[in-house]
Amino acid sequence: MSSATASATAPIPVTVLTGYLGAGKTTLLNRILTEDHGKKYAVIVNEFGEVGIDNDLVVDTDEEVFEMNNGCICCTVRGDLIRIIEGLMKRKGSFDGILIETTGLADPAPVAQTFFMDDDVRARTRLDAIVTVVDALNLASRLDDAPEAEDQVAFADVILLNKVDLVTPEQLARVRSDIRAINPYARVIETERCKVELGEILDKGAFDLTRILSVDPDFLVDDHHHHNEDVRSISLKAGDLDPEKFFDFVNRETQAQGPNILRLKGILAFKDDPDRYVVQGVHMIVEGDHQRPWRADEPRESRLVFIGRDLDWAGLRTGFEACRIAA
Ligand SMILES: Nc1nc2c(ncn2[C@@H]2O[C@H](COP(=O)(O)OP(=O)(O)OP(=O)(O)O)[C@@H](O)[C@H]2O)c(=O)[nH]1
Repeated sequence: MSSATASATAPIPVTVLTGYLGAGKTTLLNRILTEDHGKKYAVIVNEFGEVGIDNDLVVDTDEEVFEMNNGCICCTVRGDLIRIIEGLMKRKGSFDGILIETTGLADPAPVAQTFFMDDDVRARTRLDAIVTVVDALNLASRLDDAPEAEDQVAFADVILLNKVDLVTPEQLARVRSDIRAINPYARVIETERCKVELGEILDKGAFDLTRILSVDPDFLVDDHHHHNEDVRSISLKAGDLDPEKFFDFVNRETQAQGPNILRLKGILAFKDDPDRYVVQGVHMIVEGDHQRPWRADEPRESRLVFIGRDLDWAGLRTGFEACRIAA
């Protein structure tokens, strides 16, 4: 077989990026998309919540980004995932790999299963690695209350132990031992803002079916997972907002409800501000920054999503509405 034929028939490597809400998956994806590695990736992003925001947080890129917002990648949209991959396979040669960013609430096992269960997909792709991003500050609490967080660690081939800047050396040692207790095999790399040599995580051939079968003997049988139904989201929309009122609102809510706010993210139009403003939070830690000017062809629309447990949903809605600029 000539090498040209070999490359035309070689299976395309697929990397699954997973990790709990707010751990740093998009930060890692943006790093992969902006670094000068000379490769071209097709990107599939799945998110939780009706208002699509993640796609807007992925850097502008030449790569093609497919968004899947109609449900969770690990259950309802698996058919969509297969269709997207089959579509990509028809254009083989135009990219070097596929990156899939799952929602923070996804169980990575059914996503990985897709690459073994569907004959067409199995023949043309190769699951290269499941890369799990872990939030060093919050993992311990999530292991107590979120089974998905544990699954994500258990199935990982590579773990980015991220946000090391937010913890003490003692906390870091504790998280490392929590991870080791669940998954002694994965390579663990400590990072701040997911800064990692991409060669450490991409095209490693790290996925090991034998190990996965030891974690989940039914891996190749069917999917029988459930979601944590307590976690819900609210998607809020408005036109221009008053920035002062908005920051008061977010500070107030994160102080009052922070432990239950697993994630907040939004793209906002502030009165008299030509730039889009991005706000992001995980529990009590909130960050915000201008992103880029609003384009003439896009409506100035504010979108904000809260994901959490037992939140005062009505209070969030009224608080947000009160930040609107009267028309
Ligand atoms: N202090 C600190 N903040 C970080 C680090 N990595 C990411 N962040 C911040 O954490 C927040 C969440 O990061 P994302 O990359 O959006 O997380 P994600 O896993 O994609 O979030 P979801 O898609 O909502 O599950 C953002 O505000 C990031 O700027 C880090 O190493 N240290």
